[in-house]
Amino acid sequence: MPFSPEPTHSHGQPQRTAILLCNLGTPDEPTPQAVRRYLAEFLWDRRVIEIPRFIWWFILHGIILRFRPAQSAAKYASIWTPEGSPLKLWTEKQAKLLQGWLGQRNHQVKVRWAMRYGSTSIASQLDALKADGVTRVLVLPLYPQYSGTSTASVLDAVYTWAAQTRAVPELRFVNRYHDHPGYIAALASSVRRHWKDHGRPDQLVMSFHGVPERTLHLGDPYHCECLKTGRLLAEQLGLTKDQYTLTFQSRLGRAKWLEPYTEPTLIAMGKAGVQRVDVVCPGFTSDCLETLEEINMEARHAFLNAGGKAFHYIPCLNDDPEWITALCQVAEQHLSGWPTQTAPDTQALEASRTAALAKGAPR
Ligand SMILES: C=CC1=C(C)c2cc3[nH]c(cc4nc(cc5[nH]c(cc1n2)c(C)c5CCC(=O)O)C(CCC(=O)O)=C4C)c(C)c3C=C
Ligand SMILES: [Fe+2]
Ligand SMILES: [Fe+2]
Repeated sequence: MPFSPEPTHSHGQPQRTAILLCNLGTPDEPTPQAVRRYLAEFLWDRRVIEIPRFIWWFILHGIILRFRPAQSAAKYASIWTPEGSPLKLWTEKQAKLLQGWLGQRNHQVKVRWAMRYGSTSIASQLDALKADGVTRVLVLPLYPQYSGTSTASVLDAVYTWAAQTRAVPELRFVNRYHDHPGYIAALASSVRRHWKDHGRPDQLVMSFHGVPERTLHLGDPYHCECLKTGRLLAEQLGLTKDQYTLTFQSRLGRAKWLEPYTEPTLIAMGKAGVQRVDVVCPGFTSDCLETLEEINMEARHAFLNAGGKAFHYIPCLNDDPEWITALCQVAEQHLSGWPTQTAPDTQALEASRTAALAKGAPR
């Protein structure tokens, strides 16, 4: 007879799979206090700011967190909705829609969402999934292009949670889908829809979030993946090279970031007599501060002030059905081939662990 100290542990159960959609995060409220809390966590991430910690601590706490929260809070207030931050609302909606679509396709998969910074945290969602008996998790960052600053930071949060967890579920990660045909087709349809109603621009500007240029030289594939997304989108739309421009936005600090920069490019276009630009932000799957405020307000103003006549912002994919279909395909491709052997009974294991801890067992 094999030794079995706790018979319930040896009974297997079917695997229970979950998808965790991960996005960047956003403040809880558009107030300086809430933005300060959010930025303090975000900008302390070594994946985001690579400056040595002791120097960065003084810059962050001595300068940035004194002034930026109030400025950023005012910007957040300008895009806030009665239900909260757009980024959170779209992410939540995407999770709900993906759950529905996977359900229709007969997948017994739970879909949850989490934020890398702020709430709801990745660790708390993974804890909740485990408590629900989930044994396998597909982590799907809502960033189509891989960047060390964004995607890898989500992976860090998952690994950090796993490093503190005894019975770790099976984990799979989606690192990128920048060239997924469904994602490109959804982007192209959104642009075509806009053009059907409003006609075509002189220039289509594809604006991606920037990162420091040194990350490109250090082997981060982000720049190449943005360029590939841009090229594929242009091909789908039948654009020639002189009909579109790919730019990078949201530079922070004085270091060189990926170029060309969005706003200076738009100003140069306005000055050069370009009458109408349409701006699309393919790297953002949800509308957020960076698209609604920085592009649709600040960049619009800059272009029109420089002599441009018309500025059209094409919204992010948000809850677009074609995008949700693409997300569903990306998820299915990564879920396929996951062996179906029985899983441990996580709920029994969890109950056993809780009981042992209550009896004073060391962690
Ligand atoms: C799409 C991918 C993103 C990458 C890559 C990225 C890199 C990156 N970002 C900062 C600094 C800031 N980003 C901010 C907002 C923000 N960034 C992304 C996405 C990426 N960032 C999103 C979706 C958002 C919007 C969040 C929202 O709540 O709507 C901000 C905060 C806003 C502000 O105070 O201006 C900062 C700061 C760096 C430094 C970086 C790479 C090094
Ligand atoms: Fe950012
Ligand atoms: Fe910004």
